Amino acid sequence: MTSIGIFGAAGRMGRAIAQVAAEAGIAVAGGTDRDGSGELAPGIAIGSDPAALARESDVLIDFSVPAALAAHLDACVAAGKPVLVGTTGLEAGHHALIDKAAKAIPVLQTGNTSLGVNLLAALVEQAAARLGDDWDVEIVEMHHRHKVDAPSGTALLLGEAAARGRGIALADHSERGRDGITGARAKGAIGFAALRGGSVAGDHQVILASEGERIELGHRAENRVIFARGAVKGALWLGGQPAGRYDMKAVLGL
Ligand SMILES: NC(=O)C1=CN([C@@H]2O[C@H](COP(=O)(O)OP(=O)(O)OC[C@H]3O[C@@H](n4cnc5c(N)ncnc54)[C@H](OP(=O)(O)O)[C@@H]3O)[C@@H](O)[C@H]2O)C=CC1
Ligand SMILES: O=C(O)C1=N[C@H](C(=O)O)C[C@H](O)C1
Repeated sequence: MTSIGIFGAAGRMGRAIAQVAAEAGIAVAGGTDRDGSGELAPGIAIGSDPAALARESDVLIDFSVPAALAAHLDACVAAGKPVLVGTTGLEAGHHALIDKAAKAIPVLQTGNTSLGVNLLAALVEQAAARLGDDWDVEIVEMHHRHKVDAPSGTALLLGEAAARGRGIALADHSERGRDGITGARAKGAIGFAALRGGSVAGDHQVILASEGERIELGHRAENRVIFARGAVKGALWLGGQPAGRYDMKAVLGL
């Protein structure tokens, strides 16, 4: 039976993944955290050595922090084990590390593991492709008060989908963090706004606004179970793939 190892095991997502795996009868080999103390479940200790966890697991899931990504990828490459990266707040350097690791092992990276968000991304891509750049794209997200990165990984995933639909590079067209005298909106820009508060698991809205009409496409996560289920499904799928970089589309059949 495939066993899963969890980087960031003591966090909100780490614990949700362990619970979903346990309920589905999927083995959890163990987990790591910054400090490496406590238990993930009765008899499953949380350690601090990614290399040991990678050796002991069949497939790894990383929901931790960007600063730990390099060590997690190194551990998986050294052990020859696939890894699903759900951590957000990744920058260009992190994506380069993922591309490099994906030459040796299967790596699935995604800002959101849920079916609903990945279907939403497909709809956004289609809408952006059909509407043209006189329809302004704005992406609004809200998350719980503990979230440390913005825009969310999901907002960026949706922005990438809109950019793909338009045939442009998101990096050249994104407008983030508007404040003060910003000047008028650039034609063709993809805008982002982030709200933080309370216990919101994850709300995303993509607004396509034209002269006189607006289309709003959105998704609301009611809890973290949807992310945990998607992560476990993605990890099990990844175990059967050759080295390469993947996202959730193939896992979910989208
Ligand atoms: N792709 C997706 O579908 C989703 C992605 N996420 C993303 O997953 C990440 C985690 O989210 P969440 O669980 O809510 O956050 P938490 O802060 O609850 O958990 C992160 C965990 O990572 C641990 N950690 C910190 N440094 C290391 C390290 N060097 N090695 C191993 N573990 C470490 C933290 O430990 P400590 O507390 O001691 O610092 C903490 O337990 C975020 O980036 C979030 O945006 C979240 C939900 C869905
Ligand atoms: O930090 C979170 O909680 C979430 N992070 C992911 C993101 O940045 O999009 C996914 C989900 O929205 C919850």
